[in-house]
Amino acid sequence: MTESTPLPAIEVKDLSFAWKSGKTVLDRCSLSVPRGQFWMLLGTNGSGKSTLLRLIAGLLTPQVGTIDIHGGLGIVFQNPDTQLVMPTVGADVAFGLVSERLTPSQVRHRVTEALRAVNLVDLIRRPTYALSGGQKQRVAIAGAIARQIEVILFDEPTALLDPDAQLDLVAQVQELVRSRGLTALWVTHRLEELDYCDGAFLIEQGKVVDRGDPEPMRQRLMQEATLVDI
Ligand SMILES: Nc1ncnc2c1ncn2[C@@H]1O[C@H](COP(=O)(O)OP(=O)(O)OP(=O)(O)O)[C@@H](O)[C@H]1O
Repeated sequence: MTESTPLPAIEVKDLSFAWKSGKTVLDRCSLSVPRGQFWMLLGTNGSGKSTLLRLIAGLLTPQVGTIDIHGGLGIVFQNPDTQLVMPTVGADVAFGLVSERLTPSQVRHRVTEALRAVNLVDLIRRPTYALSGGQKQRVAIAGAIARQIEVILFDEPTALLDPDAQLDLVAQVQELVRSRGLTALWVTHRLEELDYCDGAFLIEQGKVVDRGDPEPMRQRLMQEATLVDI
């Protein structure tokens, strides 16, 4: 970290978490994602990446440690079918705005602007069942943008996408982070996605064991036989 590193948007300090069964998943785990940057979280199967994301999102409560988030927070999950709730694209993006006291024209403006940001404005009336997996993920991202969320967590959002849609989605998120000053933390197994991020964390046995520039991390992981399954 240099002196010019922006303040953190996500700051996790000494987080420990065990399931009721007693299985410890995180053991004094710490990480910090600078504002306006795109960071990825890597680790072998079962290393605790999804659990960490759910703790950051407030869906689970840690036994020990602190989590500070600067700004509103949204999460995009692996399976887009579990998070689109309305029959059409426009209605789904608008659904997240119901708790805000907006006029119909403000809602229309927010929805259109958010869909434009993910290049889906032409599909505003399309039934959500008639979207590809990548388009569904972009609708979920548009929902967060419409709510003017600043921090987005992504839990393996490309796991169910084909390779073209996978790279389109990660490139889109890179562009949104740059153009809108969002902060993103993205869990992945796919090393080729590291090309698009500003930095990466490697989690092993419940701790962040490496962090920094993505390219050296990718080189190292590709050489380490034990981490081939990442
Ligand atoms: N609801 C749950 N109850 C009990 N144990 C769980 C639960 N969810 C996950 N676990 C366990 O917690 C550990 C960490 O799981 P987690 O899903 O966070 O790992 P991950 O790094 O995201 O794995 P993957 O890459 O396979 O998605 C695993 O051993 C898993 O079996």
